[in-house]
Amino acid sequence: MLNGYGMKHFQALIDCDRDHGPLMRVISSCAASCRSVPHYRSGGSTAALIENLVDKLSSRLPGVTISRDIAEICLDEGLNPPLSGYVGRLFLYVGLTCSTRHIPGPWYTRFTHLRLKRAVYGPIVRLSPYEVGVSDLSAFKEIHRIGTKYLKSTWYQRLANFPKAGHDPRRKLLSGSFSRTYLVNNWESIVREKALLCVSKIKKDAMRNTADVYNWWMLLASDVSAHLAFGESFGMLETGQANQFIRVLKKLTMGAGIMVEMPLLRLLRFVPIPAVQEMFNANNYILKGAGRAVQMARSRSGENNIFAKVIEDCEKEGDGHIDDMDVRIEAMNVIIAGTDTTGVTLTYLTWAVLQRLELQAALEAESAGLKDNFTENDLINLLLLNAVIEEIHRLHGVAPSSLPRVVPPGGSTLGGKFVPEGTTVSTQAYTFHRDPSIWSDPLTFNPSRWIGTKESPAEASSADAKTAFHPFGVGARSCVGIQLAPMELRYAVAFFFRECKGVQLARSTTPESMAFENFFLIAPKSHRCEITFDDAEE
Ligand code: HEM
Repeated sequence: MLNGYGMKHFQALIDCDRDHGPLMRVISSCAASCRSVPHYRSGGSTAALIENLVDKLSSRLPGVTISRDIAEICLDEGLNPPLSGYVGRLFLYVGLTCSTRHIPGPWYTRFTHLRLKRAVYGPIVRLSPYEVGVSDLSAFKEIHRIGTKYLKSTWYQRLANFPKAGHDPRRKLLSGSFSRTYLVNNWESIVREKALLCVSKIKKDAMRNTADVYNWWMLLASDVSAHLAFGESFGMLETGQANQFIRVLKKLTMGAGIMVEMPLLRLLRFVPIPAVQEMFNANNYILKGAGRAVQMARSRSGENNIFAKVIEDCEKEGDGHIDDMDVRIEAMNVIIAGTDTTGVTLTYLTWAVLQRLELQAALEAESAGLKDNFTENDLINLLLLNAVIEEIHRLHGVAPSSLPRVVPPGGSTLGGKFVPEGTTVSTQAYTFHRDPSIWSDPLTFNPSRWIGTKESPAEASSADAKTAFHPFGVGARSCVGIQLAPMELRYAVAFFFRECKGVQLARSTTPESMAFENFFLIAPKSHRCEITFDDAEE
């Protein structure tokens, strides 16, 4: 039975000053009599049960307003101890006392973060007792603006080793190594060389039979990230296979993705099956392997990695401190954050374009117009190529899920609703990138919305579209790879449409195989995307 603090809240909720004991006895007996109806015991409709309970409670508690939400809360009360009594009490306590209970949302989000069904509750909606979803554009701006007080939630640390709040000096140091100028001067030739090698491998496979671009684009992205992080190539594009380090790192990331959403599955780490152990316990192996990044960064001889500059800047400016463990962790982060993101983006881009013959021909013609030794500076001037990349980020953005932030002390009013301090507020690119008040025909893949003329500016250049579009996150805590990723994408797309003219989707690549799964980052469900030059495949 509920008592104490939780009970007071419950009484306030139903606006009832009756004593705790008699009140709970009424609730328990009504709930028990409803549950005992044979129709319910045989799995009948819960809606009918709730209606029944509303009627019963209303007649036994005259003058007290009993809503369906209240009846649902009461339903479990009085169930037999020990288990349901304990769980019921816990749930009731959380549901009745949570600080977000005044915010609209499905009733069960007062108790749990499980997303059970979709519903429309407006732009500020309760997702769980401690989390609120935000799809209001001005609230989004407020949460993510430069200098924001809304810090990344601890969810990120559970997902990967993304740095904690208050890591600004380190982030500042990393930014130097990932700035466009530094990348163009030091890493462009490596990105170019790897993109060309990757496309030549795709072409070879597609000419022989089929090429799985998902596999090749992922290898390209991990090879680039690993080369930057370690200062030496892992040679995965050469062998066509991810090496042991990357395989384990991926399993580790998958394990983290599962555990962050379903913490109880942490128990799986004790299951004595090697594959499961690898998924949940590989931290040590990975951190040890990442020691190579430290060695290369500190050696100051041979090929540099990205951290050599970070360490140098750190010593030069005396600004922040980066130790060996930081380098290991950042090296892992660069590989984790830089692989699936770029690989999946290229996969969906290939898929989207190859379904549209006219667009494919236009991209082939644009890329063919480049001089042989084209550079990043030539690529940024290609209108169609860049429009296609932006449109893929909009419609098939690889990170469409919640970017959770924590409401600062004092709480704040977002979209007209007060949200208490400490609440997690989540904004999603998925919603903003499909908002019909910003994008015309938002579910259609239409690169031309990014291309304007003097007379008619591009749809994507409107103020709202500029605010809403954020494939790399937004503000001070956005993606570190925001300059590197576009460089990789542009080179890969340009080489692909120059070298693979007339290539087609293979029969195995279908809307079903490309439907996406979403574990923070999306990926095609089939984890494949095959293309071919073979007409017989048609
Ligand atoms: C198409 C490619 C990519 C997309 C769409 C993308 C998107 C994102 C997004 C949405 C975030 C989260 C931002 C937030 O929570 O506000 C993020 C964070 C991050 N990304 Fe990327 N990313 C891409 C490629 C890369 C690459 C190539 C790297 C390699 C350096 C990288 C490194 C990172 C890191 C280190 C973070 C964490 C930043 C922090 O917490 O301060 N990303 N990325």
